[in-house]
Amino acid sequence: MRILLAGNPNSGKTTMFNALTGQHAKVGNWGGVTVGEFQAPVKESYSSGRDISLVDLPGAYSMSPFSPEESVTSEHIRNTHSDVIINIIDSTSIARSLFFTSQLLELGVPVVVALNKSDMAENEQIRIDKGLLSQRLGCPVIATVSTENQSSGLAQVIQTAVSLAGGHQIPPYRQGAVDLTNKDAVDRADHQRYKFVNDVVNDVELREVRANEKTFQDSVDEILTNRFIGISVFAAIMFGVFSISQTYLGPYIADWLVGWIESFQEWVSGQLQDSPPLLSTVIADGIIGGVGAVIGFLPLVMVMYFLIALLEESGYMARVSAVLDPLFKRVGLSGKSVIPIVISTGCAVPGIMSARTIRDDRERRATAMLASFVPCGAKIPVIALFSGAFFGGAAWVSWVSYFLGLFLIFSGAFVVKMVTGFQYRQSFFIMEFPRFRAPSLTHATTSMFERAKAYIIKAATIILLCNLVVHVMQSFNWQFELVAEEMQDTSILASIASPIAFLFIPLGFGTWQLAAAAVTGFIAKENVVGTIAVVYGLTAFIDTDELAMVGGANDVANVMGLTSVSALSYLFFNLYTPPCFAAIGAMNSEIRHKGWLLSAVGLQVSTGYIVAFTTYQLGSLLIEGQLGDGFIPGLIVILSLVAVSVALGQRTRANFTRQYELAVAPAV
Ligand SMILES: Nc1nc2c(ncn2[C@@H]2O[C@H](COP(=O)(O)OP(=O)(O)OP(=O)(O)O)[C@@H](O)[C@H]2O)c(=O)[nH]1
Ligand SMILES: [Mg+2]
Repeated sequence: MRILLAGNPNSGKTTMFNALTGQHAKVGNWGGVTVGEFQAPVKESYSSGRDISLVDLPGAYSMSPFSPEESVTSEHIRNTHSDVIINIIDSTSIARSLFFTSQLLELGVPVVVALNKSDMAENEQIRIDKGLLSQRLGCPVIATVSTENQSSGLAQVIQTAVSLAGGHQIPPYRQGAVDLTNKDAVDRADHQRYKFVNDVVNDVELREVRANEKTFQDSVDEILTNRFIGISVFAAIMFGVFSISQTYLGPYIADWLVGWIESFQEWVSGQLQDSPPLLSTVIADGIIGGVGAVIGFLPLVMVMYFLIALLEESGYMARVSAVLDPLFKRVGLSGKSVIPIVISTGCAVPGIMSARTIRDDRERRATAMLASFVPCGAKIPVIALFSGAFFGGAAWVSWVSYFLGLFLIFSGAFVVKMVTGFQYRQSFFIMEFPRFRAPSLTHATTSMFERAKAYIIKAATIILLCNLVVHVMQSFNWQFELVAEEMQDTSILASIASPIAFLFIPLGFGTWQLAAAAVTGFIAKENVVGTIAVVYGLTAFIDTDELAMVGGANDVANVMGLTSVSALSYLFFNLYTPPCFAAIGAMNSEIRHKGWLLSAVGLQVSTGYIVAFTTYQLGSLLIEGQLGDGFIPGLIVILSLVAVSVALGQRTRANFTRQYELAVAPAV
């Protein structure tokens, strides 16, 4: 049997889906969290042995889709057979929800209404006459609370749904045929439906607090969406997230984890004493060293995941979208781009996916290609390594990386706007403010462990494989003979990476080791740290005593042979070039256009190159009084990039002019 969960955005569909199936699909306190359909079997404890599959859909306000994720819902409901629909309604706002409900009831599929968030309705002294509502809608109505620690009503919903399958319900409201191409007719039909909904709401709902009374939340919102205060609060919150995860709590926990990893590595080396040296170095250095270096940073990443989960649950995301909207509009984006950017702070893949709720193609594509400029969890190890090795673990490195990322999103959006030429188009920004709520610590903890699991799995698969390949390529030459320690430059890795390193001379890091690490970093960013650990034979990076680098920061810095200026340039290059294969895959699905995708990758590579070049050359000039190596060739590369985008922009403008002339021609 197939049961569908459908309802308005943010009504709690995914929360109920997770509770009924035991899945961990993404939940957040704003509309538009779910952007695709998910299916899973209902847990044994709820299904009592029956084979029930449950489908979670993106939220929708109506069967006529407004945004891409809403069309996923209406198309699914229209085109896929389901036995029963569970219509989830937010009990605190039934007036808005019943429009969609009345449409669902017309489909001929049995519906059971779940009055979800009934705990919140109770707190807000909203009373709903369930019996009367059920009578007026002609379908069962059950009060539910889906949040896990206090779930109630869920078993009854499933039982009722099962008992309805194959049955027949009479819709309380029938629209009749409407000519969808006639806007007035559609408006009239919608108006009629609203009238029906309002009548029902007036009969069944009793509110102690009228909707037009100003509440405490409204006053908080007024402050948070004030231009200046709002932006400062956002900056302060992100600063807090970074400081706590990367300067205070994170490294504190990482400290003992790294101790464990080091002891483990020593123990394994001891066990392998009598085995062939190649095998023992591959296992101890290539596998445990490289993977351990990445895992060592896990606590920093976990603390950040936890804090982001709290933010996602609180209801703050919609407010920060509203406050940044006017700013983003200036560069051709809108407040809708904010959520993808904040989510990308955890991981760019879900961040880019959440851009799907942006209706305008150009804006959605621009958001998908730019969101990954903010440093994600996988970039944290790279930031922490460089800030520790070259800048005494200074906190400014991480927040400068973040705010520079935001700045690059702005300038990137500006370039996209210039190249695509939609200068005068503005999109509307509509986003409902969900109620603020105290985020659930259990939820944040589960979410943190889920993401940590994914991080560990990645380290144990992709990262491990890359480290292994790097280790082997570094140990052998093209004749497949082992290369001696001082002959490293003849290895397979060195010969492949050296020509690439040549391109990096104007950026201040033209060695094959760093080039190899940057290239493996395109596959997954954690590889930068893993590969550096392997090629330089370094192990765990965070010291057990001082939270600085193992064997002293200077050692790591010396081994890499970078000045602090070129180290910063290398860090920025890794942060602002394409983040990983997975993110490019996600970009591909949201951009849905070959030319745009190619330009997106081109823009990312160019941005990383330009930022690194500027950092290195300007830094050298300021600190050493002279420009760095390769200034002229680097400048030529950059000027060519600028010339290409200006030319593209001009071509677009010429096209527009031509189109405009064609448009006015008949009148002449
Ligand atoms: N108090 C309370 N909160 C709930 C309940 N159900 C869900 N929530 C919260 O409501 C918010 C939205 O939940 P989701 O499950 O993501 O909502 P959704 O309907 O899937 O939203 P979209 O995917 O955006 O359409 C989250 O913060 C949940 O924790 C409930 O019964 N009571
Ligand atoms: Mg959802």
